[in-house]
Amino acid sequence: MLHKISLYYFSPTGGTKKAGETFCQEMAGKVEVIDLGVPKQTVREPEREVVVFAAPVFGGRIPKLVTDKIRKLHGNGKRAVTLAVYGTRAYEDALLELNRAVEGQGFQVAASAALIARHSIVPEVGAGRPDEKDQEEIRDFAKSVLEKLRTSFQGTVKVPGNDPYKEAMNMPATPISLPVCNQCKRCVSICPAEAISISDGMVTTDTEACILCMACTVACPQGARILPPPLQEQMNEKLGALKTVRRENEFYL
Ligand SMILES: Cc1cc2nc3c(=O)[nH]c(=O)nc-3n(C[C@H](O)[C@H](O)[C@H](O)COP(=O)(O)O)c2cc1C
Repeated sequence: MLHKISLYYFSPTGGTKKAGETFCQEMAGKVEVIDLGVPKQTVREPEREVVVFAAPVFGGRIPKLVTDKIRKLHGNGKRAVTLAVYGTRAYEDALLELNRAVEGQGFQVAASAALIARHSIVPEVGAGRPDEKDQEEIRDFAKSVLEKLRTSFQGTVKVPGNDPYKEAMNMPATPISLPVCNQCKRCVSICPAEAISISDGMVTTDTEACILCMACTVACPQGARILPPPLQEQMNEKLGALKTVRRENEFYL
């Protein structure tokens, strides 16, 4: 086990965080945790020699917010592990994009994984994941990574994905607020894209800025933030067939 490890993560609805923490707790006694979803932050450089990057998959890619923040870091040859967390459909070019972003900053990627969590738009897909079995697999992966870090490996790990990447998702929609909203401003403060504002008793969501990450829908204490019902219906239909599918985690060492 390492003494301490750094974990950079973005996890609007908690699945990526859970997977990332499970991995890091098996790797090290202490974890330095940096939440890339905190608005208006200056992303600090990693304290430790081994750095874990965990990001959710949006439309087969990594959210731009994550790659933009990674581009502010300096790897200086530090070793990295990347985790792309997705909702059973597919991770497509996301892991390759994450690895390229991390390598581009001078980190050496020792290992990667594509892990399953609950789908944040249709939560019945991958419900309950990462579950006990997933966590066991993630812990076994961490043990193998520790073993690899003991050797002086060269080069970086190979992961699937296409170049050029799939075009970035473009859904011109945002969650909406129901009348039960009591304007507590929780959504305003947690929105990683700073897309939500309240004035004159009205909650406004900036369509250009919103990345549809669903953080506000999970954080709202009143359950007042939801996707517009026609869009939710459309997503339920598109992903409905995946409700009975158990996709497996994939590990690259
Ligand atoms: C806007 C958006 C796009 C998504 N695109 C995909 C996708 O392309 N493939 C997939 O399997 N899951 C997709 N998901 C599901 C997330 O990758 C999955 O729920 C992930 O665990 C979310 O991370 P979090 O729980 O840390 O927020 C998408 C979710 C959102 C909100």
